[in-house]
Amino acid sequence: MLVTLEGLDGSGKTTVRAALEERFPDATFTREPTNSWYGDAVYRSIEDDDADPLAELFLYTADHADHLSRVIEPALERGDLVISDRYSDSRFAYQGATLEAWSNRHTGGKRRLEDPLEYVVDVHEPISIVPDLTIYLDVDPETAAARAGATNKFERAEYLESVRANYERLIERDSDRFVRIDATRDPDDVLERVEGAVYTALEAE
Ligand SMILES: Nc1ncnc2c1ncn2[C@@H]1O[C@H](COP(=O)(O)OP(=O)(O)OP(=O)(O)O)[C@@H](O)[C@H]1O
Ligand SMILES: Cc1cn([C@H]2C[C@H](O)[C@@H](COP(=O)(O)O)O2)c(=O)[nH]c1=O
Repeated sequence: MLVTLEGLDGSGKTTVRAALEERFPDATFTREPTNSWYGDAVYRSIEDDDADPLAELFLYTADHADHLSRVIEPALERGDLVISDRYSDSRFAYQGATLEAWSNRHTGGKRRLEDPLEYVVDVHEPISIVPDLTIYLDVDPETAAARAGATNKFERAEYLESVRANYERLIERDSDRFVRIDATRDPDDVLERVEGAVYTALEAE
């Protein structure tokens, strides 16, 4: 079973993941961006304020393709519970937002991408694996940016506002897959709810 943790920067994914590692010691824990050289390239792009948004999408997607073949698929074939800190929905929400601004800048009378989020979803559709459960740690953009420390171009409340709107679109279209958890609550309370969602999904399997 593939479980993904999603949410804005600073929503608490790393905190939750650390606790889940203790609760599910036999599971395969992983993350995107990965620790491969593809992931290194992604981190270079994150640090580059002038990175081309389309090039950035495909860097993240290359990292995802490698992640699928090197980690996710073998672990699922072994029958592992796989828990990934960020996955495709991060691309749909974040690059959907970046490409929205990019599409507006390149008007010349016509937007380059009519619906950037759908474009990113379509890129993934033939190549990716849809998670069985996605836990969405829901936090407002101001809290997210403050918690994350606003250390890179993505960790600004204004940008995170449009990322959050994209997550809402994704939840609306795929409500059976997502479990929304209020991540402004006490960390122990958040963790209890996350564990509950994972156990419920495992029981239903
Ligand atoms: N429920 C919570 N309430 C208050 N603070 C929290 C909560 N969860 C996490 N934090 C704190 O917020 C900060 C960011 O948490 P964390 O690193 O887990 O988030 P993240 O989603 O992994 O962030 P990023 O996406 O930027 O890596 C940390 O200082 C953490 O201790
Ligand atoms: C996977 C993925 C990530 N991002 C963004 C979100 C964060 O700002 C950074 C790094 O992630 P971290 O969890 O904070 O280390 O990258 C993105 O824009 N698109 C993606 O697909």
